[in-house]
Amino acid sequence: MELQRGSGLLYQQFKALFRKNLLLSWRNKRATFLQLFSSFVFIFLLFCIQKAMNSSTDYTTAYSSVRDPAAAVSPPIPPCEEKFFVRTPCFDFLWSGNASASVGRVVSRIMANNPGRPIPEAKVKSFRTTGEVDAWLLANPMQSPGALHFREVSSGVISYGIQTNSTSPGKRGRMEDPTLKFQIPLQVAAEREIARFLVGDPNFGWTVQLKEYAHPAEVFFSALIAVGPSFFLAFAMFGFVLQITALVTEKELKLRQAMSTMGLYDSAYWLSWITWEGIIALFSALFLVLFGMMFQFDFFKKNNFAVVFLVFFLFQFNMIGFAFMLSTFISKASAATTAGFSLFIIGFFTQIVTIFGFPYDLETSQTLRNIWSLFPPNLLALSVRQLADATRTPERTGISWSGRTDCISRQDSSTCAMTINDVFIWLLATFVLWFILAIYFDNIIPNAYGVRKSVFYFLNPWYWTGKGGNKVKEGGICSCMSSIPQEEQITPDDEDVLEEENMVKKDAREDTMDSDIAVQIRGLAKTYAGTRKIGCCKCQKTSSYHAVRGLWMNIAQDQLFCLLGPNGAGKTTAINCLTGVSPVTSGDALIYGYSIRSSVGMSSIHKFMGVCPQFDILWDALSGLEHLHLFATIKGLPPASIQTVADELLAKVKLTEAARVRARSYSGGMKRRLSVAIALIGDPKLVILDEPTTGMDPISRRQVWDVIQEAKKGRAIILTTHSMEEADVLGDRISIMAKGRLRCIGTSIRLKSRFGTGFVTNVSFGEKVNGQSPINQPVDSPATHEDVKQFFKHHLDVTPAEETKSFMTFVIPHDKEKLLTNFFAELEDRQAEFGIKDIQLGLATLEEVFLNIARQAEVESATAEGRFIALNLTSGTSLQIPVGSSFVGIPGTESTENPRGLMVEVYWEQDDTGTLCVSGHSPEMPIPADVQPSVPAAAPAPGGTNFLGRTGPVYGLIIDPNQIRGADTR
Ligand SMILES: Nc1ncnc2c1ncn2[C@@H]1O[C@H](COP(=O)(O)OP(=O)(O)OP(=O)(O)O)[C@@H](O)[C@H]1O
Repeated sequence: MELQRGSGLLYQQFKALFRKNLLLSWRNKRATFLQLFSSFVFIFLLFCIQKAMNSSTDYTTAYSSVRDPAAAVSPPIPPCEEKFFVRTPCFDFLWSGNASASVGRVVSRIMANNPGRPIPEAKVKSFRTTGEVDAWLLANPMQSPGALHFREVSSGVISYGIQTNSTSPGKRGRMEDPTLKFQIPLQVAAEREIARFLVGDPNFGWTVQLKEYAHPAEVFFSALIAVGPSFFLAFAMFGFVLQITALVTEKELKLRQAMSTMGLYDSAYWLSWITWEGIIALFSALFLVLFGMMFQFDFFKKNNFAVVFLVFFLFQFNMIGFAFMLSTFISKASAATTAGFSLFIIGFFTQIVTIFGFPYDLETSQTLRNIWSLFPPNLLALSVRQLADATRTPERTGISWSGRTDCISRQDSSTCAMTINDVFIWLLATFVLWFILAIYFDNIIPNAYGVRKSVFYFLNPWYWTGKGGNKVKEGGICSCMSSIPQEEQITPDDEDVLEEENMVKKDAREDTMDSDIAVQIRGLAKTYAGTRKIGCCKCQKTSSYHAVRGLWMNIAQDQLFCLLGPNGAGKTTAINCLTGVSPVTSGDALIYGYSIRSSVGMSSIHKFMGVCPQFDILWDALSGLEHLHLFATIKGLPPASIQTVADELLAKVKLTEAARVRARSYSGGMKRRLSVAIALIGDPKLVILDEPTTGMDPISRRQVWDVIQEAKKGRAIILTTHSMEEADVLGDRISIMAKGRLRCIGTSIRLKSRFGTGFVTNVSFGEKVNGQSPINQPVDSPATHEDVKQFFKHHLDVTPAEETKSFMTFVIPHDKEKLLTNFFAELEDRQAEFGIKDIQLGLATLEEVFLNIARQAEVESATAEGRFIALNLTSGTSLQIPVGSSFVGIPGTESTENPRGLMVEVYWEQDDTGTLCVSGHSPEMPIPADVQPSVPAAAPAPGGTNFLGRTGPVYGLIIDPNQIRGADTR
C-alpha cells in the first residue's frame, strides 16, 4: 500500500488530530461547556456586584447627574438620635454662655422655632463656658452632634461659634455628612434667632436656602474595573488548565511519542492544537461579549464590538500560547491545576498593580513596561481598565474602532503609555513568542523517555534539512551528565551466540547483508549516563548504567524472533533503540538496510514498522475504531482505504463488536489486542511486540497468538514476553538476554537441549483391578511405587523431582542420554508389573532454560561485583560468603580428624527481582583432603580488627565446586 508523504500527509495528519481534539472535547462535555459558557456566571456576578454598589449610593446625588438642583429651605436641627453611632440619652445640641439672660432667650427661641419640630428642654444642655462644654464632651463622647458657643459682647452684639464633630462616619453603606446634617442647621438657627433678638422682631424674615452644584454623574464604583480583570482571568483559567492538562496527558501517557513513532509531523501536532484551541477561544470570547451586552453593561454596549471582542479573544489566544509553553515544563497532568492556580494568584496581584496605573504611565521606564507586558493578565487588566474608563460616565461614548489607537485615560492623556491597539499588537506578538518558546522547550526538555535535543539544535543545518543523523541527548538541561564509561568487549561464552556475533561482524566488515535478513543488530549498546543534578540544597548523583552491553544478531524475514529475559535484562531498552525512541550509545542496527542512527533512516523505518509498546498507549475517551482511524491517518494510509483496514484489523483481533466502545471501558486484554491491531496498521514489514499478551486471559491470549501467527507471513516480528509457553508456541528463534547481554540464541529445541537440565519423564499410575494392570495385562507380582523409584535409581541414578499418589516426575541429566533407549524399553516391558498407566518423555521446558540462564547471569554479575551475603549456619555461626558460591568452608573447624575443617553446601534461590538469596544449606561435612580452600579477597587477615577496633565479620572459605565433584569424598 502506497503511503502518503510530504504536505499531503501533513494535511491528512492535521485533519485527523483536529478531529481527535474535537472528539476529546465533545466527550469531555462538562469541561468544554465551562470553557465556553462559564463567562455567563462571571458576567452575572459582575452585574450583581455593580447593582449592589449602585444601591448603596441611592441616598446621595453625588454620583448621579444633577442638572437643576432643588433648594433645601432652612434645614431644621435634627434629633440627636438621627446621628450615626449615637449614645443615648443624647442632646440635640449643647450651648455655652448661660450666664447671659439674652443668650438664654436666643437659645429658647432656637428650640421653639426649630422648623417642624420644637426642641424639648431635656434635649438641650447648657454650660457657662466653652471649657465646660469641652470637659463634658470629653467625658460623654458621641452624646451630642454639636455645640453653640454664645458671647454677649455688648447690648447690641451677640457673637457665636459652632463646634461639631467633623468625622464623616459610614453606616450600612451610607455616609453621614456632619456639615450638612448638623453644622449648617445649627448655624442657620443661631443666626436667625440672634438677628431676630437684636432687631427686636420675633417674626423677622430669615430664610436660608441651600442648593448643591449641578454636576455630571460620576461612577462611584465600577465592578468591571475593580474585579473585572480577575474575573476574566479566572474565566480564561478554565481553558488554560484544560489545555495544559491535554498536552501534558499526551506527553505523560506517551501518546505523543507513539504518534511520533507512527511518523507524526510535529508541525501537524502543534497546528491541530492551535486551530482547535483558537476556535474555542473565539467562541468563548464571543459569548462573553454577548453576555456582557445582555446584562446591559455600557462597557460592552458602548465600546466598539470588534474592539471588545478582540481584547478577550486575543487574550485567550495568548493564554493558549502561554499554556503551550508552560506545558513543556510540566511532566504530570495532575500538576496542571496547580500551575493554573499559581498563575491566577500571581495574575490577581499584578492586575491590582496594573489597575492602579503602574507601569503604564510615562514616568515609568519603557523597559519595565515591556517586561510587565510579557505577562498576559497585565495586558488584560490594562485593556479592561481603558475600556471601562471610556464608558465610565453617561457622557463618555466608548472606544470606536478608529479610536483604538487613541489614548483614553481617566486623568491626563499625557500619562497614557499604551493604547488599546498597542495591547492588540502586544497580545499577538507575545503569542508568537510563547509559541516559538513552546516548540523550542519541547525540543530541549527531555520527553517521557528522557530524550531531548541539544540547546542549540536549531543552529545545526541537519535540523532544517532533516539529514545528517539522529542527534539527540539524554538527561535534563540542568543536570550535567557524567561521561559514559566504555563498556569492555566480552567474548560470549555460548558458542551459538559467538557464532551469531561473528556472522554479523563479518557482514559489518564487508558491508553486506543477506537479502532475507530484516534486522541486523550490530553491537548495539545502551548506557544510561549517570547524572549530577545540582539542587538548591544538595547535589544528587546517579551512576551510569549499562542496560544493553553489545547485541549482535540477525532477525530474518518471515520469522518471529522471540526476545526473552528476566526483568531489567534490557529487552525494552533494546526495543526502544530499534524504534528510535531512545538513542543508542554505540553500535547500530540496520532495519531493511536503513540505519537507526540516521534520522532519515529512522523516518523511513517508521513507515514500515509497527510497534505494540509494553504499556497500552490509548486515549480513554476514544473508541477502538477511532484509534485505528487516527493512527492509520498519521501513518499515511490513503483515506479511502482507512475504513477497510480498520474493520479488517478489528475483526482480526476480535474487537468488531467493541469497535465503537471507548477504550476506557475495555478490559486489559481488549486494550492489548487493540494495541496489537495498531501495530499491524499499514501492513508493516517489521512488527515489534513488547509483551503483547500481558494481562490477558488464556482465551484472549490464544486469539492474539493466532493473530501473531498469521501476521508472520511476509514480515519479521520481534516479540518480547515473559510467557515461556508463548515463546515456545510462536518463536521461530528464541534468544535470552540477561544483564544486558545475549546469553543464548536458537530454536526452542536447541535451547532446551543445550541449557535444560536434561529430559523430563512423567510416569503416571493407575489402579490394579483383579490382578490386571491398568493396561489390561496380567500381573504376576504386585510391585510398589518404591520399586519404580529403585528402578530409576538403579539404572539412571535419579530420584523423583515430584511425586504424588498417581504420578512421579524424574529429571534425567543429558549425560544419561545414551542409556535411555534400553532403559525405556525395559520400563515398557515392566509397565504392567509396575502398575504404570502412562510414560511420557520430553525435553526440559523453556522455563527451566530461562531460570538456569537467569541464575547463571546473576551469579556472574555478583562475582564480577564481588558481592557478599550473610550465611547463618544452623550451628549459630554467621559467615560472609560470596553470592552464588556452592561450597563454603567454615574457618576454625580444623581438627586432627578433619585437618581441612568442615564445609557446607549452600542452596540458592532468586527473589522477585531476580536477586540471589540463600534458601538453606546442607549439614556440615568434612572438606575432602585433596581440596584446598582459600580466603576471599575481601576478608581481613585472620584475627584482624576493623577500624573501630572490633573484630570484623567472619568470612567463609572459598571452595572450588569442581574440586569437590572430582574429589574423593569417602
Ligand atoms: N532512563 C533510564 N535511566 C537509567 N536506567 C534505566 C532507564 N531505563 C531503564 N533503565 C534500566 O535499564 C535496565 C533495563 O531496563 P529494561 O526496561 O530495558 O528491562 P526489560 O528487560 O525490558 O525489563 P522488563 O521485563 O521488566 O520490562 C533496568 O535495570 C532499568 O532500571
